[in-house]
Amino acid sequence: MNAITLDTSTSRLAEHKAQIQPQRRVVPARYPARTFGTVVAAGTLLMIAASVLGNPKWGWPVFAQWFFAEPVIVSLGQTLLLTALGTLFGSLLGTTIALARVSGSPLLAWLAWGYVWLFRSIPLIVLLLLLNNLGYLYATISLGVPLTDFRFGSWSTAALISPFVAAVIGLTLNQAAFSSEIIRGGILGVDNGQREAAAALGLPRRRQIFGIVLPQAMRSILPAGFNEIINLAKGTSVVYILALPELFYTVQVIYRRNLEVVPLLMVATVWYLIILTVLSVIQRRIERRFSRGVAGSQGAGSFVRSARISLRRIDSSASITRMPVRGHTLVRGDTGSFHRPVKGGTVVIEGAVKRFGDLEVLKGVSLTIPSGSVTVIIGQSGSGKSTLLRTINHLEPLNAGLISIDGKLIGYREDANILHELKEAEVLRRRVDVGMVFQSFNLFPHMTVLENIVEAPVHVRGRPRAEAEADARVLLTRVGLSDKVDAYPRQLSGGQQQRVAIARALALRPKVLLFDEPTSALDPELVGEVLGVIRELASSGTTLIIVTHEMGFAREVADTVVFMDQGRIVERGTPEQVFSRPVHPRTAEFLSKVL
Ligand SMILES: Nc1ncnc2c1ncn2[C@@H]1O[C@H](COP(=O)(O)OP(=O)(O)OP(=O)(O)O)[C@@H](O)[C@H]1O
Repeated sequence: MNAITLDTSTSRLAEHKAQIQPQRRVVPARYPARTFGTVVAAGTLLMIAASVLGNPKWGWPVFAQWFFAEPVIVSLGQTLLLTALGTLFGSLLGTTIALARVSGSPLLAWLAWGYVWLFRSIPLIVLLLLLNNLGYLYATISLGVPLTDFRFGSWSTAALISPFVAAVIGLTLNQAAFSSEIIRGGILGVDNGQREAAAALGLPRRRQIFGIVLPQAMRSILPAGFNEIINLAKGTSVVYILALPELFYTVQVIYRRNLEVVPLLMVATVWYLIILTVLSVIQRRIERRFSRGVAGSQGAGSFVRSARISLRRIDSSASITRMPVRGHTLVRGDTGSFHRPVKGGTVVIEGAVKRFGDLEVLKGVSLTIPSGSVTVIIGQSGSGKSTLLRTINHLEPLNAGLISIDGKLIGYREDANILHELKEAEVLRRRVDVGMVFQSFNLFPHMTVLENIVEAPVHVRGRPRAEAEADARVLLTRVGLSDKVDAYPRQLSGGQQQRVAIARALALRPKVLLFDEPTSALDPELVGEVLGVIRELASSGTTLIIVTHEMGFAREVADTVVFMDQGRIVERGTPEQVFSRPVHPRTAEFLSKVL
């Protein structure tokens, strides 16, 4: 009993000691130079404010009298209207010119280049004066068929091109020349893999440009583009030479009458400051909108929230089972869709020849790949494996030979032994039978995982979004990523991104699925999870063609192993034959190096 009493009193003593011990204090680090700088800056600001407000020559009462005066407000409206119209028409024309420049048509690219060269060279003031004097050059403007007398109509130039119209046209032409280069820079900045992935999914050209490329390009277009708009807002003052009552012109008229130069210049300055502040706020908002999927953006925050919600939904679902697959977990819902059978396609390659300039990369490759089989292509770097894969879905057109899927050509229509090259839209439509998974994933970074997967079913197959989303969730479950529905690609590991890319390719239910070194961009510990998914797919009925350097995986999963060397297939057979009893000396030499 005594011992217990002693123990209790000892612990009380320790508690008491802890209570009377002084609390630790944190002293923030001191930065004397920073403090000094802040004091100097504050002092300078105070001095400027005192001098501006205290010096009667600034004429603040006159400023206050004119700031909201009717002529000033009306001319401000004119400035805003010119800025808005110049921005709108200039951006539309600039986008058209930028797209023409990258269109691949030499004539369009040349015309676009000429436009930019001309209108960037002509000073705006000269352009405005020329447009204002167009009536001197052409008394009337007619619209008709060239080299004939047929006319739709004829109008007096002076009546048609008022100073306001001349100002809008001049500002538009000038703005388009500069903004087209900014837009072109943004488009060129988007990784080529994005265009390839969109094309491989069969997305229509319009959707490729406006859904995939331009939204990504906007991130680099916006800061420079807003600089141009701000320059335009200030640059509208140059239209004073057309005697247009915009803000600066009106202020000049007033101070010439009342001689209060400084206060009226301040009226214009403060209004310009307000316009630019509003534009800056708009810029921030638009930039935030286009920063979806970028690390640290608002999109990221909303991802974390929604990912948590998705996780909770999954954890509370009793119908989900987890299946271990070498190094990761595949999650299967009770839809039973894990092995949903798909009708595979038979791929026939006949004498495929592909050249890049003088380099012949494929030298008459012939190969038949049966429906539902798994073919693994191996070979040395540069032997033409990826090129062969890319010719199957016509990402690379052949120079000679043919490739068909279930007897159907992707890039051509055969008519009495004549091959007619198909238009791009038709090629894109036919390409949906062939899914492709790229080495560097090529997920669309501005879209969530779910949006990436439903993109092609909605825009290529025309399926209702809700239906496509329901299927996408099943596919994500199938690749073990049902908790990443609302994540952006940047928020996933490489292995997870590649699994999403596989789900995206599967969403079109392709007959043939091409894998171009699907694991070579992954850390070794992430390779297993992607191979696990492909292994599961091997029994799904889809024809799989895989280019890989993973020899162990090739041996395990392939029905047929194809060995390529210098643009030719030199050996093919079962994994057992090729890996254990290679016939060709090049195969034996290659395997002795890699195994
Ligand atoms: N667009 C292209 N323009 C010019 N040459 C190209 C192009 N694409 C590929 N090549 C060339 O074709 C050859 C075969 O390239 P390919 O990518 O098909 O080889 P690979 O066997 O897949 O190599 P790796 O295993 O290193 O990916 C290489 O010499 C490559 O430089």
